[in-house]
Amino acid sequence: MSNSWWEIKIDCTADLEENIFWRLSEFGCKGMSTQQQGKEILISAYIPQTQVKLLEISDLSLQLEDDANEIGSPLPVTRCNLIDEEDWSSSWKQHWQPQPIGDRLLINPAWLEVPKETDRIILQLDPGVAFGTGTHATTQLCLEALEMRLQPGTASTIADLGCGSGILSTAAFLLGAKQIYAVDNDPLAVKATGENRDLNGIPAPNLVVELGSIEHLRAMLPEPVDGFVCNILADVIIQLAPSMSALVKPKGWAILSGVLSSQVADVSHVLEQHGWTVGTVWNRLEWSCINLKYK
Ligand SMILES: C[S@@+](CC[C@H](N)C(=O)[O-])C[C@H]1O[C@@H](n2cnc3c(N)ncnc32)[C@H](O)[C@@H]1O
Repeated sequence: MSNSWWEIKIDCTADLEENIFWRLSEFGCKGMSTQQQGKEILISAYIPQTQVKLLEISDLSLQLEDDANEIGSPLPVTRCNLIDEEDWSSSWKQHWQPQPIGDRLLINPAWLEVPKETDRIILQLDPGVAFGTGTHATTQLCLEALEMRLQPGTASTIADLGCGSGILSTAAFLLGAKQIYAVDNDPLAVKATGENRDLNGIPAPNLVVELGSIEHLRAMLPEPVDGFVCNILADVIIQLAPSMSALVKPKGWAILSGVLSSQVADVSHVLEQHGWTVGTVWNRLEWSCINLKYK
């Protein structure tokens, strides 16, 4: 079968979500998503067949069990099967509907008709295999925080670290930002962001997206930006924290998510040591979004 993907499905308790997301992204998975199933959650993730062997997925599953054992959580159950790329695209697309977020945005799957009866700003999205459909709590929190920051007429400059599908960068432009710089260390995310920029008619010079992480992002900026958004996991945010202040102007702002509510104190502490002040913390499910100002 050409273009086959391993579909990895993990039934687990919500307290394991962050660790499992981290393990899966380290493993090289794309298109990770979470569905609530009663008290438990189902995490789905995809990785090209050519990239890993079944034995490696078994090792991953044992690793996830060890992690759960360590914190006394019920053991996650991992299943996997091979699917064709087209089957995957068509199956999940059926379940994804237009979604209003905050007061001003409507995320519309690119393959559906554009809704006419709405006064919301329509963001057309085809995430491909990149993270960021707008269904995850962390993406929603970042979108709502961007809406708060980008009042009409502010014409801000923005950086997006870990842009995934480009949903936050695209939203930032549609909400009034004039210039966005985005990076991701996954080439598929860079491709998806460029495609979603074009899909929404955003001129390429206004949303520049490149492969890389924070150092590359800093090198891309002609001058520090007004604010940046970063929806990656807490461990990565802590690791990148020392370099974050160089991205923004004095009194610049940051929106950080991908952080579990239980990790807010640790993440905030590290950022405060690097000159940031925590303004507000917004919570949804077990996730948080930290809004910060630089001195
Ligand atoms: C949780 S997704 C967020 C996607 C999108 N911004 C959103 O909010 O829905 C995190 C993204 O960060 C990227 N990423 C993870 N670590 C990174 C790093 N150190 N530098 C750049 N990108 C990174 C991943 O490839 C992934 O696309």
